[in-house]
Amino acid sequence: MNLPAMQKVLVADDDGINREVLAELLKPEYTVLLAKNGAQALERAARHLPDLILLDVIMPDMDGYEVLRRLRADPLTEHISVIFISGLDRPEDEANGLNMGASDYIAKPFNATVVTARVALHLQVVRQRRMLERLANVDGLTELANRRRFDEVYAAEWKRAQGERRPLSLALLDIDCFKQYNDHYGHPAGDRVLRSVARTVASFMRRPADLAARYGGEELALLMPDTDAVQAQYLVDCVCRAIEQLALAHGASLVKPVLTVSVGGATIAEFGGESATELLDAVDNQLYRAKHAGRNRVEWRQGGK
Ligand SMILES: Nc1nc2c(ncn2[C@@H]2O[C@H](COP(=O)(O)OP(=O)(O)OP(=O)(O)O)[C@@H](O)[C@H]2O)c(=O)[nH]1
Repeated sequence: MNLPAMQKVLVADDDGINREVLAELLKPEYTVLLAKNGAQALERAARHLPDLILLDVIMPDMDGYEVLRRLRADPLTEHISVIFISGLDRPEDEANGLNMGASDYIAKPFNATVVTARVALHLQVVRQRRMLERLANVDGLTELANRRRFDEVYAAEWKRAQGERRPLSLALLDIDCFKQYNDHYGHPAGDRVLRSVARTVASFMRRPADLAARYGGEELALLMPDTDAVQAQYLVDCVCRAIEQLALAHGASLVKPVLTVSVGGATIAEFGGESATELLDAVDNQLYRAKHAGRNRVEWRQGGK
């Protein structure tokens, strides 16, 4: 079993001694990253996506309040928890920090035990939030993104592709004769092959923006941003071949003695006429065609829209 990765804490303070003290305090339990000014804090936050930032309020050039404001304005870093560590110890300073969206406020000079306890508490909250996010977004059987997550990412990628005038490819993959598989081998065996198929699909979705999702029952969606029709069809052909090569026996298939899949796909290269829902419908039509042409094949809409 893999050990869970250590949580990451970024310490941003212009005072070298403070940075060192905090780093020594946290190093035994967490991966500690350091920043000596606001700009560095923002850059490290975006690059490493820490679980928590201990942020000094008073720093030259860019103070902690401004760093927090910029973190919250960037979708990449907006959810990172921040604890202010500040020499300003008036109640209104503390209230101001919390009102800006900090999780906590610790006045300097800080007490080491209190800092460690508060950091542990906030990181526990972060862990719980991640778990809830996972429950909300991940399909329990296949461990792929669930339908809710797919809908969300599809809408966002559609907007991005449209804005940047980049192609967007989408495919729906459906296991062939899965009803017969369940009838022949039993539902638990059906679950197992569905998981194997999902794992194989996911192993081909390698670019950071690619998404494999469970679209419904035994139907998986493959969302491939910034991927043209030629690249997407090549990738999907590889997926189908890899699934067939798993050589999962399917004695009741009307196609082959091993498990196969059918795929429908389409690429949108020019935006204007077609909506995201229409692209999905087009992909669904292609899947229907693949099934009706005998299954175990990929049908891709020809002539990009
Ligand atoms: N084991 C298992 N079966 C599922 C799951 N979700 C959907 N199914 C089954 O998938 C089958 C889909 O059947 P159909 O839609 O008739 O499709 P099919 O038998 O694959 O036929 P074609 O798609 O035409 O090749 C149904 O029997 C569902 O019960 C699941 O999570 N686990």
